[in-house]
Parts: sequence; C-alpha cells; structure tokens
Amino acid sequence: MINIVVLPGDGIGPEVTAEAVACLRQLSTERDLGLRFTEHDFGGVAIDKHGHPLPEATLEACRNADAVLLGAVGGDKWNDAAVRPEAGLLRIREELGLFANLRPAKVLEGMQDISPLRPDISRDADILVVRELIGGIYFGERTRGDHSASDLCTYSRDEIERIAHVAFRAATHRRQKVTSVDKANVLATSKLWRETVTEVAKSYPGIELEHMYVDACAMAVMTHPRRFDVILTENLFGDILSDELSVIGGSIGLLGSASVGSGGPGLFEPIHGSAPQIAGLNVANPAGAIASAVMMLDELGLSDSGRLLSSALDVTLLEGCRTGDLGGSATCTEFGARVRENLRSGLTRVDAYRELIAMNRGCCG
Ligand SMILES: NC(=O)C1=CN([C@@H]2O[C@H](COP(=O)(O)OP(=O)(O)OC[C@H]3O[C@@H](n4cnc5c(N)ncnc54)[C@H](O)[C@@H]3O)[C@@H](O)[C@H]2O)C=CC1
Ligand SMILES: CC(C)CC(=O)C(=O)O
Ligand SMILES: [Mg+2]
Repeated sequence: MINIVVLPGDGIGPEVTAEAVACLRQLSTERDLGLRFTEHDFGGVAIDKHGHPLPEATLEACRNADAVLLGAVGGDKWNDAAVRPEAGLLRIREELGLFANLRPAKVLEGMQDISPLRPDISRDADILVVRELIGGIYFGERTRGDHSASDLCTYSRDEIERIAHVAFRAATHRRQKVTSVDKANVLATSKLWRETVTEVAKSYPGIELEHMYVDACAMAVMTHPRRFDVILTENLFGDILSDELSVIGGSIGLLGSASVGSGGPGLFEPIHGSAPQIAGLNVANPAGAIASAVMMLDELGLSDSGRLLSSALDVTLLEGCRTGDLGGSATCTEFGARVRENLRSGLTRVDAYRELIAMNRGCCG
C-alpha cells in the first residue's frame, strides 16, 4: 500500500487536486499500484476549522505518508489571520525538510501556438528550475514597526552546497549545463552562493557552469530560453523566475513541481496559487496538478505509470482540449475527464500523440 496524503487547500486547490487524484485512482486500479488517499485540512480551510493553517494532525499524517499531494493555499479572506495560510505552507516545507523544489518548464512540441513568445524563440525550450526552498528571506527574522520593516536573508554554506548538488546531478541527466542565478554584485548571501556553487561544480567536471545576475536572467529566459538547461537559484529568485518561465509554455496552470529533501515524503504541487478570482467556477486548468502527480509517481519509483499519465496529459493538450487560460473552453472537470479517457486507451495513444506532434509541426512550426 502506498499512502498518499492529499491537501486540497483553498481557492482552486480542491478543484485541480480532485482531477489529479481521479487520474491517480484510475491508474492505481488499472495497474494495481496500491495507492491509498487520505485528505487533510490545510491552509485557510484549516484556519476556519481548527484555528491554524497546519494542524498537528495534518503534519503528523504528512510525516507518515509516502508522498503529499497539495493544491494551493491562501486568499484575501485570511489576510488578517494570526497565522496566514502561506505561513502554513512554509512551515510544512520546513518540517518535512524539503530543501529542493524542482520546477520543470517546457514548451510541448506542437504547442508553440499557445506560447505568447514567437515560435522561433520558444521552440524546444526545456528548463528545470532547481529552487532552494527552506532558506533565504522567506525564513529569516522579520520586524515590523510603524515606519519601518525588515526581512533578514540568510544562507549557510551547507544549505547552498546541498541544493547545488541537486542541480548538478539533475544536469548530468539533462543537457549538462547549470546556470546559477544570484545578485552577487550586491548581496552578501549571493556572494557566498556564487563562491559555494563554484566550489561544488569542481565535483562535476562534465557540467558547464555559468553565473548570471537575476535581473539579466529574468530578461534572458524570455529572449533566449533555449540557452538554459538547469537554473539553480535561491528561494525568492526561484519563486519569481519560475512564474515567469510559465509564460513560455502558455500558462501558469500547466506547471507542476516536486519538493524533495533527504529521504522523507516529497510534496507535489502545481506552481500556481489559489487563484481566488476563478475559484468555484470550474474553469481552472488542472494540468499543473496532474503534472505534479506525474512527478510524484516518478519519485515513488512508478515511472512507467508516470510516463503513461504524462502522455495522456500531453495528448489531451495536443488534441486541443484546453481550458480558458489557454484560450479554450474546456472546464476543469472536462479536461480531467479527457485525460482519463486518454489514459484508459493506454499505449496506443502514445502513438497517436507522436502522430499529432508530427501533424502539428507542419502547421505551427
Ligand atoms: N503554493 C501555494 O499555495 C501558493 C499560494 N499562493 C497564494 O494564492 C493566492 C493568489 O495568489 P496570486 O498572486 O493571485 O497567484 P495565482 O497563481 O493564484 O494566480 C495568478 C494568475 O494566474 C491565474 N491562474 C493560476 N492558476 C491557474 C490555473 N490552474 N488555471 C487557470 N488560471 C490560473 C489566476 O487566475 C491569476 O490570474 C494568494 O493568497 C497567494 O499568497 C500563491 C502562490 C503559491
Ligand atoms: C508562500 C509562497 C512562498 C508560495 C509560492 O509562491 C511558491 O512557493 O511558489
Ligand atoms: Mg510562487
């Protein structure tokens, strides 16, 4: 039995998570994976019910799980809460020791039509952001007075080393390049970051390392996305850059992520937030939540099943079944149902997918 804790959270979180879980349930039944799901309160909904975004019972369930699947948390409703939903998110990442957040962003071959970038710029873009997740300014001491406020940014050499190793190891399975992003012309933490990453790189002689300032990087990912393979960066910069990178593929609703640490359960969540404006309307794109489920299957050692789900997701998009954020009219539930239909038809659809790619290359290339 594989024990998966589901934290639907707030806003569109429950809607997109429901579609991902339905895909996983179907896969589990068809392929006898033994996935078992239990839902727990987390985020704003947990504040309403229990007075805290991360109740002890939820944390305990996550600690004992094989993996955690999360929707999103937050919303203006909880702006004045003593502990906000987002603080619960930071805490669960810290409690589970999830220092590495992996956020792949790519343009699906045959789908350059939905990228706002010119096809000659976006074609073949395929970037993995490796973001440090439990250090830096989000975790530093905060002060707030009437006329001033401060947030402390701290990184230790150890924290930088361990995330750098994740990035270099990832690059060895990809295109052998790491771009380390910092602001070392100004920040002390960035100077230490650059120095430490340069040192770690010596253990990976086959990997090309370049350093880039975050402002220049924010521009270059839009003008020359193909020049990037793995982007290694700290918590705040990675948060911002990964939302920006979602533009390349066409929508933030497409991107999933995996947060992993040193051996405990991983946490898998789309990179977007709770999108309160569209919550309850059944229009959210569940692709990012489903992509997160694919990453979860990989992490659980169920890569064959992950590949099937990933293909079913790609086929669904290539067929033109798209939610409003991608210019389509499919609802969240219709999109999820279509992914499951494609999943049901299994391997034959992978061939269909390749054919669709070949066809689309002609008209969108
Ligand atoms: N991991 C998490 O739980 C995160 C939570 N948040 C929280 O979410 C709340 C809303 O934050 P925002 O800054 O508005 O960011 P957001 O990511 O929720 O929304 C940004 C824009 O993208 C759209 N969008 C996001 N996901 C979508 C999807 N799956 N399908 C279609 N459109 C989608 C939204 O409608 C909005 O226009 C805040 O309370 C914020 O703190 C924000 C980011 C991450
Ligand atoms: C609470 C925030 C740090 C969440 C967020 O924006 C993210 O992790 O992408
Ligand atoms: Mg973010």
